Amino acid sequence: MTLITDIRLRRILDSRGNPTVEADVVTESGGFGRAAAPSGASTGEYEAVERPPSEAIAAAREHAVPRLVGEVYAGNQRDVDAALHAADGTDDFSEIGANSAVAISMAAAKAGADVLGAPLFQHLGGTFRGDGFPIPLGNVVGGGEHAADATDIQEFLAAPVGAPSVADAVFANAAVHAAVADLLEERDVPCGKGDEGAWAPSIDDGEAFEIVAEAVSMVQDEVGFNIGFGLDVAGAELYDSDSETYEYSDRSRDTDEQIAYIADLVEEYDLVYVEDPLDEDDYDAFADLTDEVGDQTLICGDDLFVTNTDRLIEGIDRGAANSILIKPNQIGTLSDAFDAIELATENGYDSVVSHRSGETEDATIAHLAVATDAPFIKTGAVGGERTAKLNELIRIADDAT
Ligand SMILES: C=C(OP(=O)(O)O)C(=O)O
Ligand SMILES: [Mg+2]
Repeated sequence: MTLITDIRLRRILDSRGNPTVEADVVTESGGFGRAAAPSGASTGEYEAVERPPSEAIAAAREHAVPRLVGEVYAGNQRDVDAALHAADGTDDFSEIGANSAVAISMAAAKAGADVLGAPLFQHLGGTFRGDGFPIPLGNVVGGGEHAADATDIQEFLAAPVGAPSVADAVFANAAVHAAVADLLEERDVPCGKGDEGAWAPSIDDGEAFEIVAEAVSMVQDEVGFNIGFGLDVAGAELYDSDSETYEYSDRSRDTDEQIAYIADLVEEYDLVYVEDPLDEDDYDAFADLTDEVGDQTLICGDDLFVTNTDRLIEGIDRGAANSILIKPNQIGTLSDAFDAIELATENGYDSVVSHRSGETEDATIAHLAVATDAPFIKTGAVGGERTAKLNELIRIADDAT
C-alpha cells in the first residue's frame, strides 16, 4: 500500500522570499505527503550541503526519483532514507542537495502516515512513544545574521518551562513578544522584525537583556507560571579565527573571556538555555563552559553538532555541551535526525528540535518533536511560518490533527 508511485519536486517560496524545494510523494494506494525544505542563514560549516533549488531538483529527479518510485515503501522510512543516501553517493548530500533529500524524506513520512491513517507524530514515534510535549522556545529579540543593525547575540528566547500545557506555553511566548514591543515603545526605540519574527531593534545586547528580562517577568506575573530566559549566541558568527576572538560591536573577547561572560550571564539571568555560546570548532571551550554551568542550564550545540552523530560522539567523548539542536535539513533525512536524537538520549543529552531562519508553512518539526519526546522545540514566537508549527503543536496536544 505504501509503495511509492510518484514523486514531484518543485520550487516554492520560503519566508525570506527565496526559492526552496517542495516534494510531493504519492503511494500505490493514493497516500499523499507534501513537505518543503527550510534554509539557514547562520549555517554551520559542517552542515549537509544545500544546493540551489533548481539544481537540487534536477539532480534528485535524475538520481533519487528512479531509486524510489516503484522500488521503495514510504511506510519504511529507513529504506526511503537509505535510497536517498545511495542516490546521492556523497557523505554530505552535495549531489542531490540536502534540500531535495530532506523534502523527499519528510514527504515520504507524511505519505506513509496518510496510508496508515495515523497522525505523523504517531507514525514516527509509534504507540509507545512518551506522553511528554516539547516546551517551545520563543525568539522575541534577535539580530546577528537574522537582522541588520540589531543585537550581536542572535536570539533572545522566552522559555515557558512552567507552562501547564503546550497552548499556555505558546501564548506565553507571544505575550512576551508583545511585552517587548511595549517596552521598546516606552523607550522610543523604533524597530522592525528579523527573519524569524523576533524584534530586531538597534540596541546593544545589554539593553536587550534588560528589556527581555523585564518582559519575561511581567508575563510571568500575569500567567502565574515560570518563564525562563534563553539565548542562541550563534558564537561561530561572532568568532574571528584570525584574531581568535569573539567580536562584539563594543569590544572583543578571547575564548576565556567569552566563557566567563556566558557563565556570568547564566548566573545573572538564570538562563535555562544557551545555544552555541562558542565557536563550532571549539569542543574544548564548550567542555569548559559545560563543566562550569552545565548543572544549571542547557548548553546546546547547533553549529557545533549540526545534527550529525559523528560530531555528537566527539562532543560526548569530550564533555562538550549537554544538549543538541536537531535540524533535519542539517543532516538531510529524518532517519539521520532520529539517530542523532537517540544517541543524545542514550548519553543524557537533551534534544531541541528546531526550525531554520528561512521557513515555509511545513509543520513536520512539530510532529518530530512530539514523536521523539524532545523536551524543547525552537520555532519562533510569531509569524505565519512559525505559527504553522506552534498551532500544529496545539492541535497535536488537543488530539485534533
Ligand atoms: C535557527 C537558526 O538560524 P539559522 O536557521 O539561520 O541557522 C539557529 O541558528 O539556530
Ligand atoms: Mg543556532
